[in-house]
Amino acid sequence: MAQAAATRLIHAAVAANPASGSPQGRADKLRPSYGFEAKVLGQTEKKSRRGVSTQATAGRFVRSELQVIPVSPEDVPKAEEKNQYLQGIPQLGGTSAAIWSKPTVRRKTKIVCTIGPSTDTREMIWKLAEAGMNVARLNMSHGDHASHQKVIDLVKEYNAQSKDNVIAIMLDTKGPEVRSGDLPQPITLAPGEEFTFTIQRGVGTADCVSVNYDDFVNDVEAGDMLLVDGGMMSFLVKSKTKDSVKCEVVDGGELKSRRHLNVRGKSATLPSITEKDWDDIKFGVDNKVDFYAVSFVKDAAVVHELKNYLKDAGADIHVIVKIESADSIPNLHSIITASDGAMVARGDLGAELPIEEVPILQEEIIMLCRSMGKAVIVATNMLESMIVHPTPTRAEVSDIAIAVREGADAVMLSGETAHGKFPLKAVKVMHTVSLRTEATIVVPQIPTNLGEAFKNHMSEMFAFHATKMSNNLGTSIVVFTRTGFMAILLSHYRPSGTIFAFTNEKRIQQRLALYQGVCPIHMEFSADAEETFTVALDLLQKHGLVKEGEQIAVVQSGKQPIWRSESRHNIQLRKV
Ligand SMILES: Nc1ncnc2c1ncn2[C@@H]1O[C@H](COP(=O)(O)OP(=O)(O)OP(=O)(O)O)[C@@H](O)[C@H]1O
Ligand SMILES: CC(=O)C(=O)O
Repeated sequence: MAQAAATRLIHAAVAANPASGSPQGRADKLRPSYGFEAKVLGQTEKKSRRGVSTQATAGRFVRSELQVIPVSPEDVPKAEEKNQYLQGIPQLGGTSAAIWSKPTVRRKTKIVCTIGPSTDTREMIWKLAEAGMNVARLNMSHGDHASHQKVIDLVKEYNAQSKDNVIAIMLDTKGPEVRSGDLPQPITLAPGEEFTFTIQRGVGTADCVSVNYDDFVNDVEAGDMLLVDGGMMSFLVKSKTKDSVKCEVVDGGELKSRRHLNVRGKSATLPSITEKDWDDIKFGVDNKVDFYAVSFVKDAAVVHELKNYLKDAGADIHVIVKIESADSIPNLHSIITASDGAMVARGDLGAELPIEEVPILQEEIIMLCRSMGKAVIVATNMLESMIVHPTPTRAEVSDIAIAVREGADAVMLSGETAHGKFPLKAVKVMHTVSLRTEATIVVPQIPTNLGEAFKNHMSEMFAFHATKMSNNLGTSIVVFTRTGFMAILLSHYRPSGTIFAFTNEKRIQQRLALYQGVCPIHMEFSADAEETFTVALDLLQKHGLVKEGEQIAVVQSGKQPIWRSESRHNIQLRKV
C-alpha cells in the first residue's frame, strides 16, 4: 500500500512537470518538507529550520510540501494521458545509441586507494597508478611514520618519473576513535550472553575487555546500542558502574583485538584532533602531502583551527572533512564552508546514525558540496566483497554507479586495496564502472545555486559559459592555471568534455588529481602565452588526448592568466 502511494507520487510529480523527471527534479519533488537532520536525529521541523537544511536553502535545498496523493479510482490518469507520459520515457535502445555515439574516453570520477600491506611496495604503487589510482590515502589509524614515509616516497618517485599521470597524497587522521583493547585470542559471543566493557587498562578476558577512552562510561546510558566495527556485532547497554559498562550481546560473533566501537546516535565527547593527530598532521606538513582527511569533525571550529595551524606553518594543504559523526549533521553547512571538501565516511556514519540514513545523507552531502563548490568523496564498502573475491557483487557495482551519477568527485577503496586479495582488480572494476556510468550522463546537472558560492565573481561567469559552450560544441576545455583555482571552478560545473589543466606548479598538478573531470598536466609557462599554448597543444596531441582538426575551448581567467592582454578574462575556440 505504501509502495503504491509512493509510485503514484513519483508518477504524478513527473506527469505534472516533465522537468522533474531528472534525478534532481525528482529529488526536489520527493524530499519531505523538513530537514534531513530532523529525519536523522528525530528533531522537530521547527528545530530543523535553525539547522543545516535551511541554511542550504539558497537554491538546491528549497523544500516543497510533500503532497500525499491518495490512490483512488478518480485519481487514475486517463488512458491517453498515460500513453503520452509513457511515450516521453526514452527507450533503452535509444539511450544506448546516444551513449555510444560519443563515448567518454577519459574517466572523470577519480579513484582514491588506501595503501596498506597489500599495496605498500614499489611494484604495487606503480601498478595501482597504471590501473587508475588518482589519490593514495594513508590511514594513520594503522602503520607508523616509517611505513607511511615509505609510501609517500614511492608515490613521489612515481610522480617524478611519470610523464602523463600524477597521484595525490591524502593523509587520513586517526581522530578520536574509540576502540576495544587487546585480547589474547578472539572471543566468540552469542546473542543473550553478558559482556562487559571497562575503562580499566589491560583487561582482556572471556567476558570483559578494556576500552581506550576514559569518558566511555559517562557517554553511554542503559538502553544504548553499542556497535563493534560498524555493526558486525552489537551490544545492548544494560547497566553501568563508575568504570564498567555491562551489556547483553544482541548480534554475536567473534570479538577481536582493538575493534572500533560506536554508540548508535551518539558521538564521543572527544576533541576531533587528538595529540596523535597533531603529530601526524606535522608529519604531513613535513612531507608536503596534498590533502588531510580529518576524522570525526563535529563543527567548523576545528577546521579553522587546522587551517590557522597550516597557515602559520606556511603549508599549502587542503582540508577534507570526514562526515561520520552524528554531531556533525546539524553543523554540515558551516563545516563544509570552512573546508576544501568533504568525505562521506559511510563506515562510522552508518554506525553513529541509523544505517538507512546513509544513502540519503550521501546524496545530500554530495549536493551540498557541489552547490558550495567543494570537492566530495564517497567512501567505504564500495567493493567490500573484493577484499576476498575476484569479482564484485552487483549491488557494489550499482553503489559505484550511484555515487558517479550523484556527481561525486571521487570514489574510495579502503580494505579492498589496503589489505585485500585483489587490489588491482578492485581498481579496474571501479574504473570500468565509473567510465561506463559517465558515458550515460549526457549533460551533467549543474547545482542550481552553485553561482551563489562565488557571487559576482568574474571567473565564475567564465566557468559557467565555457562549460555551456564546450557542452554545446562537444569540445574539451584547456585551462592554464598557476593556483589551480580556475581548473577547480570549471570542475564544479562538470563540463561534458575533459578539462586539460596545465599548471607550472607540481604541487597544484598533484592537488588537481582529486577533482572530477580534470586532467592535470605540468609544464613550464613561457613568457610568451602563444608559445605556452602551442607547447600545451603539442603535448596533448603527442599523448593522443586531442586530434588534429579537433576544436577545443580555451578559458583564461583568474588572477594570473598567461595572456596578459587588456582583457584578462576570455573564452576562445581554437582548432588543434
Ligand atoms: N597503513 C596500514 N598498515 C597496516 N594495515 C593497514 C594500513 N592501512 C589500512 N590497513 C588495514 O586495512 C584495513 C582497512 O583499511 P581502512 O582504511 O578501511 O581502515 P579502518 O576504516 O580504520 O578500518 P578498521 O576500523 O577496521 O581499522 C584496516 O582495518 C587495516 O587492517
Ligand atoms: C572512511 C571512514 O573513516 C569511514 O567510513 O568511517
